[in-house]
Amino acid sequence: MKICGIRDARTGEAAALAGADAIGMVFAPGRRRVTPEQAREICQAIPPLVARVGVFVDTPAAEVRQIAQFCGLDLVQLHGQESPAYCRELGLRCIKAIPARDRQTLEQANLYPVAALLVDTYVKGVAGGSGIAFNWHLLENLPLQAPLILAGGLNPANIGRAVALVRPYGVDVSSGVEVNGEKDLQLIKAFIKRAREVCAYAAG
Ligand SMILES: O=C(O)c1ccccc1NCC(=O)[C@H](O)[C@H](O)COP(=O)(O)O
Repeated sequence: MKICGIRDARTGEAAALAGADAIGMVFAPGRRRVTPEQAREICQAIPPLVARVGVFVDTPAAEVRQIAQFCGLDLVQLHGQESPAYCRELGLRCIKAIPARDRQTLEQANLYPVAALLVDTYVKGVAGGSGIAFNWHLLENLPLQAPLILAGGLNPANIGRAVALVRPYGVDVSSGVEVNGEKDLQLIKAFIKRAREVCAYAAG
């Protein structure tokens, strides 16, 4: 599971030690944005087997590469209008965010040559981190060719139902583990615990 929108090294390390598989840092404009220097500090604080993910929206490829190298990112997550060709030519492991707008949008996700597809809520004018869930039934019988990461309005209370229904490869959360706009370690722990419980149940 991925905890996104981490803005300081202490919280990043604590989330990783609580069991997160990946830590996300947002480079796109908004209240969760971090500078490359802040992100580099977070990346250095995270244990070696936890993935460092940079979140970008329609950033020129050269800039993404430069930031990825400077910070030591393992993957980049793209939340804009980036094309399949952009992903192919970037030369970095990509997660493409796909808005859960309609079935056609979701089916076209298979054009992307990526490590994973992150399906997130469609909210007009909002690139990500909305805190709003979508109708998970949209994903029923969807033949995706890359591992599915479910995102959008997940929290400790609904993650069980979400995983039981969608059975994604992974899950991503940001708003659902925040209190007053700040990451809350108790909520992060509760989210990870519940996600692990339901994943073990689904697998076994
Ligand atoms: O979180 C942001 O501020 C953000 C801004 C612009 C693009 C993407 C952004 N977040 C991407 C994420 O990975 C979020 O975790 C994902 O959209 C789910 O967010 P939430 O619904 O708040 O759990």
